[in-house]
Amino acid sequence: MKKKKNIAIVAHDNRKKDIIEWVSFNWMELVQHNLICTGTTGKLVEETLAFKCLENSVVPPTVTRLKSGPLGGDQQLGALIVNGEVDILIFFWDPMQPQPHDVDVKALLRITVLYNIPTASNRSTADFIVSSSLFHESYQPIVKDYAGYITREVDVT
Ligand SMILES: O=C(CO)COP(=O)(O)O
Repeated sequence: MKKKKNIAIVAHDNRKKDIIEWVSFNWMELVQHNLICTGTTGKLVEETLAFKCLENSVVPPTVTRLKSGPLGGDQQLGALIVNGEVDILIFFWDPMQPQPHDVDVKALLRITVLYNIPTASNRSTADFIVSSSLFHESYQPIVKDYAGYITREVDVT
């Protein structure tokens, strides 16, 4: 991943207040990168950054907004990760309430492990990521070699 990263930011409804506080606190770090969000989170992130940037006379970043999570946003994000278009995922998911698209959430989290994407599910991890010296440096995550899996013999008899 390059110095300027593609950072995905997502939050379930009960965690949106937390993500907005976190984005508001870390706006200066975040505006140096490309931001991708699921629909509703993206609207809030965009508004928060627009306000902070206006206050500080900084040009606000464009926030790419995908579909809302329950409408396929998590799956879109998963596909972007598979294509190598997301470097970091900040995903404040709700540990207290089941979601209509729980399977999509699980799939997204699985893909982040498969592709070794730094992922924060809570604020302290997000703080560690944003304050890491690697946050503004290039970095090559090591992805496990799945060649053996792709070339395996499948018994179809
Ligand atoms: O449900 C979500 C992630 O699973 C988030 O979707 P929204 O950002 O559209 O609320």
